[in-house]
Amino acid sequence: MRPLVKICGLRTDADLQSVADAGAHYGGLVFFPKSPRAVDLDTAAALRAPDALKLVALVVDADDALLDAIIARIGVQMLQLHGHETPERVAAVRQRYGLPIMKAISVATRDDLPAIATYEAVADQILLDAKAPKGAILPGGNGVAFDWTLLQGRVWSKPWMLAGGLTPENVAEGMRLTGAAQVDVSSGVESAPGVKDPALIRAFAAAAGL
Ligand SMILES: O=C(O)c1ccccc1NCC(=O)[C@H](O)[C@H](O)COP(=O)(O)O
Repeated sequence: MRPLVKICGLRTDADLQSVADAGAHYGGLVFFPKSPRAVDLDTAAALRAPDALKLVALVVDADDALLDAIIARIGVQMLQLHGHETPERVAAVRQRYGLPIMKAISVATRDDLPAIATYEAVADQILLDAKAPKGAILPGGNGVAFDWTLLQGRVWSKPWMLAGGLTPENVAEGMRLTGAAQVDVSSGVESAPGVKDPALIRAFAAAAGL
């Protein structure tokens, strides 16, 4: 089956077009002001996504006011919750907006894996990302990978996406080792923090099997 690719941290119409041209399925918009990839509501609302691209709004412990504004102003097809949202909060957000929810789970060691089943019970998708390095400002988008062998042999009850430190060079190996059918990347397709590189996006999508 054709893999699904998500390119996260898009800020311009040109970014969106490059991602769609590369055949990626999802484009992520980061609503986290401290990120070099952050978009504000006005910028995001003015973006024009190609029809084929599904927009994912990425938020970190967002309150209802921010989520209400995103839903009201931007045509997003999925919400990515990338903070410390509890299972109850995930369920409440899903119920309130009626959109698919992807819950990010940070992984460093085997001890982080039980959270997967907990969130599979309430979310539509799981995104497995590397735990942020100590002192990092961002909870994701740090270009750090985790030990992919931790996921080997796992039986999944929901669709899931592999993320964290993926690049055009290592994405095929990550998919092979984990069996991931969906992959997500941000810094691995940038020429500078927050600046997406169309050639790297194409290379990543091709290496992922698109
Ligand atoms: O990308 C960010 O700046 C970001 C900020 C705050 C929370 C999450 C963020 N990114 C989450 C993503 O979905 C990234 O694509 C994922 O963490 C992988 O990033 P990278 O390791 O840079 O490929």
